[in-house]
Amino acid sequence: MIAQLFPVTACRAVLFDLDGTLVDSVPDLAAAVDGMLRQLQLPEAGESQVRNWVGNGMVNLIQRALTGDIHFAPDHPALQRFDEALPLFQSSYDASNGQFSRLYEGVAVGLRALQQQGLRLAVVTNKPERFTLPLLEQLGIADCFSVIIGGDTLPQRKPDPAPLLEAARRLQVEPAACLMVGDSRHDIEAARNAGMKVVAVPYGYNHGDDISLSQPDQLVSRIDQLVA
Ligand SMILES: O=C(O)COP(=O)(O)O
Ligand SMILES: [Mg+2]
Repeated sequence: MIAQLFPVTACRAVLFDLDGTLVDSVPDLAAAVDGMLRQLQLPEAGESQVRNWVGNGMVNLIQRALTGDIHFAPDHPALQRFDEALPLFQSSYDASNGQFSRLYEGVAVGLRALQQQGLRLAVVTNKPERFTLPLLEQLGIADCFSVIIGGDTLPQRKPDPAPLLEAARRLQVEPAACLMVGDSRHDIEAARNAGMKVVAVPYGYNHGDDISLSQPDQLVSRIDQLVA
């Protein structure tokens, strides 16, 4: 698969999005969002809402939960409770992170096979660092990655290309030899802006939209298909 996208020797690193690509983490995120909303005495959101709100980082997720809207107005009065909500979300997510999250089928095998091919692997997620490493460790894949970039590692987040370029810099691989793999249009936009090829998975959380509309270079239905 990688050989179809690159001349055989040109791909040297693979950058992975986390939520919706490697891990089905929405059950834990929904538990955290609903825990926060309950403590604020607001109605719960539930898993299907939260599924559409994930992918732009923690601050956006909390703002969407407070307003009940993926496209909330920046002056929405519900946002006045953000400072109160943030620590409630964080402690709620500390408790739920990894509880129900599962690797998608083919992820563990696929990551090991890519490593065996000599590729360097990174995670580039919009999830804050504080929640990322414990989740990777609990799922038994932390050691697959030489570099982990979280949503708060840099001032910029995906779809800005900066986190992808920083991963490439830390891996010491030029961006043109990196492949990005993600589930959302923000992953595709970030990869394009970083000058990287991009593969998408159709099973994740693209804000409820079909990811093929964003025209990735390739779609794979399982991570182990990258090595087929
Ligand atoms: O928005 C988040 O918190 C995480 O999303 P990502 O791993 O898909 O970048
Ligand atoms: Mg994602």
